[in-house]
Amino acid sequence: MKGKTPKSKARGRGRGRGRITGGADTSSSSHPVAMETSDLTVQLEGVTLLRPSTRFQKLLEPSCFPEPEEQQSQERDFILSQDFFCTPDYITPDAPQITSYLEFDKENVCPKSPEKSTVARSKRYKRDLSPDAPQSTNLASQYEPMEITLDASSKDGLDKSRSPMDDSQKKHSYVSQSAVALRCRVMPPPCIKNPYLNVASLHVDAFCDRRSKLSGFSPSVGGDGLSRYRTDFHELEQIGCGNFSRVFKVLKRIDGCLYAVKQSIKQLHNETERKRALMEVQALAALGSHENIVAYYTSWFENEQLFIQMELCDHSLTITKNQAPKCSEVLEMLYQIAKALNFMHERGIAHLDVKPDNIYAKSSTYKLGDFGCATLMDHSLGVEEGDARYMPNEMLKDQCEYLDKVDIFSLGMAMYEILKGTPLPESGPKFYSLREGKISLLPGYPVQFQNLLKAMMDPDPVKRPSAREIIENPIFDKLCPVSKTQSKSKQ
Ligand SMILES: Nc1ncnc2c1ncn2[C@@H]1O[C@H](COP(=O)(O)OP(=O)(O)OP(=O)(O)O)[C@@H](O)[C@H]1O
Ligand SMILES: [Mg+2]
Repeated sequence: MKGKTPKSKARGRGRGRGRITGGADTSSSSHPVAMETSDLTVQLEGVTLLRPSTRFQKLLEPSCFPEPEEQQSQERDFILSQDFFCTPDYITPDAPQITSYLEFDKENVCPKSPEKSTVARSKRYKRDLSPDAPQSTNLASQYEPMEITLDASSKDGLDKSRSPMDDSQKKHSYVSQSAVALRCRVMPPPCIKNPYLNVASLHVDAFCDRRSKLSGFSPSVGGDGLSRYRTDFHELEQIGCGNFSRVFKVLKRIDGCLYAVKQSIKQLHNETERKRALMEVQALAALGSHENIVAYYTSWFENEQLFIQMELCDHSLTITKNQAPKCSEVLEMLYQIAKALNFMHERGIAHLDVKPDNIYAKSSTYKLGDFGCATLMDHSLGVEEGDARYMPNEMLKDQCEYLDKVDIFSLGMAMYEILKGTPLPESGPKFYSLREGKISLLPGYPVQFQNLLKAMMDPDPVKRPSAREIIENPIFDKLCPVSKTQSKSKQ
């Protein structure tokens, strides 16, 4: 067992034991793979990024990478600078723009809330593209603040802070433009209502951060300066907590949509820890979009923690009650997660932490998440195994040749656990017998299905089916004909 304990995983995420090679993608873009080096240089303006590519990206864009000799010299110059991730100007419009659309109170330098009518006007401008048409440079006019239920006192507070000044006051305003810009940066903007979404169920006091700012509390300023998290998102509630991260349901102020933001619990003090943590987002970004993989949007470092903005799902499949689900449901889970694994394995990436906690349900779709242990199947990035309860023997013995088959074993174990409705053993004779292929019968479930699970949990990795073989198993023709037809048309 080599001291590996179930749950408290031996994996690093900051204390990686795997050999980490290649560069880190330091982009906060949601599609860093598609970004050329030259584009990065332009976007980053003055920020030195000596090696913008990753090993995961190499899978997709081999031409972007230097040849081995050149690579060697570049690896010495590898920079993963905190400065790169902390870009305090990311929301700061040019000073002239700010002054053009804000009005200031002598006491409180706060942006004036945009008027509803202005929004309508700006929409009309969009349609009128003639050269004579008036061009709006008014940033505020593009956004409509979310209509929210404010109590009387808070409304007063806001109105007061935004009371218009008369002309003479404006003329004699002593607030410098730089002070204005600074205040605007630390003041989170209001949440914008997204007209394409039905937000009736979203009872959010979108101005609460602004009010607390006015009353002297400054939630958008963290220990290390401005908080991108607080500025861009309105935190609604904590929805999950793992060994390494906390996950929050958030409302993104600018688009009015809900997301999940995962924050590392531990501060990542050194570059090795940050590089290790980044591998999760690099894998997600390199994989791109798949309906059964949780969608990744962007990531950044803040206060030495990694923040990852992702698609929000309903819940994970964590075993919480002694209740076995229907066979058809489990088949659906197995089929959909096998599709995610097939997609990853075909791109040379193994997950290595497949378990119910890391499978999320969103309506009737199941999505694989938590790519903190993901690695390249050719072993070039090192191996950090996930939760030992779901690991096959060869992984626990550090004799793992086929990393894709580790995922197959873990998926088999996860499905077995869900079917049983009771948590898997963490140690003891049962723990070992499961790894020797001694799996107890599951009464009431089709023999064909039980045989498939048994094959997935075979002690010999070579005998385990591949993800593709699983999704092609005829059992899914019989039990989930609709799902199978839908996914075939998308493949
Ligand atoms: N996109 C999401 N939508 C909804 N819930 C999520 C999402 N991402 C994570 N969660 C919840 O947060 C929990 C912890 O997230 P995650 O597994 O990514 O953290 P972790 O620290 O890497 O966990 P682990 O202990 O498995 O290493 C998940 O089990 C799940 O319940
Ligand atoms: Mg997890």
